Amino acid sequence: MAGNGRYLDEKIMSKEQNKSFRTQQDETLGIEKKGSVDSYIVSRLFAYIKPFKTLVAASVAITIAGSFLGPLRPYLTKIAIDDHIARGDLRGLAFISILLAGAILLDGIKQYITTWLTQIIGQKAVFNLRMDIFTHLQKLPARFYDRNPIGRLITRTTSDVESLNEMLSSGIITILGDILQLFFIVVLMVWIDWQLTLIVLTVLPLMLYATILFKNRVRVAFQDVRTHLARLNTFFQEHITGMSIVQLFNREEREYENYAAINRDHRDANIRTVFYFSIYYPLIEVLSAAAAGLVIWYSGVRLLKADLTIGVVISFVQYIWLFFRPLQHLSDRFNVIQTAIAGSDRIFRLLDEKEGIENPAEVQPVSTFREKISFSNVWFAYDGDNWILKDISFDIRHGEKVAIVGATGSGKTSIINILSKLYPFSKGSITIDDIPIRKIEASSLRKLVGVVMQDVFLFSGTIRENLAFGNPDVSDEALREAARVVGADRFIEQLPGGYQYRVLENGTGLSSGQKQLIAFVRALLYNPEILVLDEATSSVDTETETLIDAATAKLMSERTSIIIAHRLSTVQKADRIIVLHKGMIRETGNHQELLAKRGLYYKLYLLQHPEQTTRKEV
Ligand SMILES: Nc1ncnc2c1ncn2[C@@H]1O[C@H](COP(=O)(O)OP(=O)(O)OP(=O)(O)O)[C@@H](O)[C@H]1O
Repeated sequence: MAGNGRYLDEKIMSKEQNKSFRTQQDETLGIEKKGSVDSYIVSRLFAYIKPFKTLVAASVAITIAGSFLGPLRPYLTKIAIDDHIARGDLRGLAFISILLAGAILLDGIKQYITTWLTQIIGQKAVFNLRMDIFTHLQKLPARFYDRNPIGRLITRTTSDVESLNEMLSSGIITILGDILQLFFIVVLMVWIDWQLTLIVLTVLPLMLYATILFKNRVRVAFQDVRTHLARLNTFFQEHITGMSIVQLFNREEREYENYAAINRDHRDANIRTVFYFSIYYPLIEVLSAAAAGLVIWYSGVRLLKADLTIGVVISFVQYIWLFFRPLQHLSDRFNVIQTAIAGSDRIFRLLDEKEGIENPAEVQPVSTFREKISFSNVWFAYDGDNWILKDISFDIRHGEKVAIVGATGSGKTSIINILSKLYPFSKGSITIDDIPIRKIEASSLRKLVGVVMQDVFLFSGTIRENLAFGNPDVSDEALREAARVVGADRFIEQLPGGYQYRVLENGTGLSSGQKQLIAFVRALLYNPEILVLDEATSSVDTETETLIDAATAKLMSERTSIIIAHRLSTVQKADRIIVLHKGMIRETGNHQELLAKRGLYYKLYLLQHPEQTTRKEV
């Protein structure tokens, strides 16, 4: 228990910590004035509610118009008792009862309409927000994905967005209703008996103090819950994806422990929120009961003096419960709002992440490739000045087939990454027909330069959908013809359902050779002028190897091609081979020329084909 208490103390933000937390938020958001973060976020959120202003206006109007209905009930009860029951006026009683039933009915209708409207507003606004997040994510550069684990991004689009939905649907408008209801309750209580009202209000300062304390602590606890949830999601996602590695390396127990630690933090953070709620709610109940006790005691004294009617006492007891319920709701709703504001802060930070690497005003579309691709003195680093490519210069002429070879980590894939503008390079220039790629619109560049990645990624869906990924409008005939040209038709037709065979997530259920063939068909249908192919290193059986060889040749034919080559047959077919070593070009030439040089290429070749040492031609 003591340990738990210490833990709680550590986690509860002191005023100072709270200040520094908000300053951090300000800095991240580029806001200078402390404390203006919430209003900044609220104003941005407002943009998402604006399109539904008619619905919001209707909901606010109904909330305002109906807010007196609840408070009216105890007052009508008082009139029924004092003016009609006490005087034996049955007709008057019937009339008041009808009024009371009407008030209850209207209140129910009001609640139904406002709940419906606010839920619609919440869902519609959150739909748009999710779309904005997804659109933005599609524009973010590869560097962003290097830094942000998938689990964290999933948390943004699920729980953070959900917290916003909760605020929009049950937060702001309901708070307005609660405040108005409190106002009417106090007015009616004063109207009936101001002395009893004062007694009810005596517990208010204590209640407000408890609420503020509770609100601050729960806010911090909820932030903890979200942080741990993001970690939990990240861990889970990674381990599901890499489960076979976990199993192959017998890491089950170790990963169990790691998961248990993250899971424990998440559980403890949740328990802390529950802990505060479990103190707060009974406390409010006790205070409400104390107020009721005081009212009953004081009314008793006055009843004895015949200074008060029984109707007043009964209505006040009802008012006490009516009065404290919205107060309790208010603190709940402030929590919802605070959680949502913390969530929105993270969402807006994500939306503020700088998009791709180009400035639309500075780029132009390019649709053809006529002459040459040129790299001159290109330097590139993924971070800082940890140079991965150093002073790279080469030209590739139209129609040429160039192979890039080099040891693992020598920078081959990085060349593709900068050519297709996935990453910006630091120094030098890359041009296509003398136009710097910085000035070429990324989308048109990527239409011109089609990349087949080493690891083929397939989406869950049919084979057809995966083949037509870059060309969704392709006809069935063209699709089948492309599959035939690549030689993928035979295995596809043998799958249950053929082209309609449903690929599981990331192509599970297909062999790596089959996935490569699918990627080739995809590339053929995309039909880029410049083909960039990062050859897969995974070995396949001889039959598939022959198929892939033929398919590669088909893909490259009549097309400018840059191939990161791992297979001898590809290298031999290339017009020119660029040999990379530690980010620098060491040799260029064709297969025979490079072998004759007996330099780095020769060594690499021998490493891959040791049997050739004895051959004469080598
Ligand atoms: N996203 C990244 N962030 C930081 N460093 C990276 C990133 N991708 C690659 N690197 C580093 O850049 C270097 C070159 O990597 P690159 O993928 O270009 O090599 P490669 O020659 O294609 O290797 P392989 O043949 O193994 O695919 C490596 O040292 C690698 O660690």
